[in-house]
Amino acid sequence: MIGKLNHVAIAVADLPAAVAQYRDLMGADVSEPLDLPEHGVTTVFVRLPNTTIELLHPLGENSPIAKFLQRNPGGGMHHVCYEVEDIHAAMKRMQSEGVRVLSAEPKIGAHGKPVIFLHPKEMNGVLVELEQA
Ligand SMILES: CC[C@@H](C(=O)O)C(=O)SCCNC(=O)CCNC(=O)[C@H](O)C(C)(C)COP(=O)(O)OP(=O)(O)OC[C@H]1O[C@@H](n2cnc3c(N)ncnc32)[C@H](O)[C@@H]1OP(=O)(O)O
Ligand SMILES: [Co+2]
Repeated sequence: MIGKLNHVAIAVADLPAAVAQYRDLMGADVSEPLDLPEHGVTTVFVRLPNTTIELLHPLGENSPIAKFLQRNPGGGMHHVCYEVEDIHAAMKRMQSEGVRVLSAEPKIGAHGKPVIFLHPKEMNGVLVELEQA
């Protein structure tokens, strides 16, 4: 059911420092920061030849990555995102197999496409995002 790896997300405590590291030290093509208030994050895309790295920093008071950074003050790998053809079909299938979907409906993600998140407890300890291709 899943297709390409769309992105790997890394939560960072210091976004400008992480941007400088990927752009200047690693030589990557790095986007401008994008505020996504509906997701509670500011994100920067690091464009690699075969996928994207999403640098995430908390935005606002109820950011879903705030607790993660409290537990991991130095940052860490936050989630992986796979592409699916039909987000509603994927959502139903996951729920029917007892995997918790973390929103009642898909939300529009950073790439303008519908996304859902699957609870890490049912996904081998990894938070998984599914994005409609
Ligand atoms: C940029 C936009 C968009 C895109 O299009 O790409 C994004 O990627 S937005 C990214 C941010 N959004 C989200 O993460 C939404 C989904 N996340 C959530 O709903 C919550 O963060 C969560 C995963 C349900 C965790 O909620 P929280 O309130 O933080 O619960 P706990 O802290 O109590 O954690 C419970 C349990 O889960 C473990 N955990 C939490 N986060 C992760 C993680 N990222 N990876 C692996 N495990 C995680 C946490 O350690 C707790 O475990 P126990 O202590 O063993 O119970
Ligand atoms: Co993401």
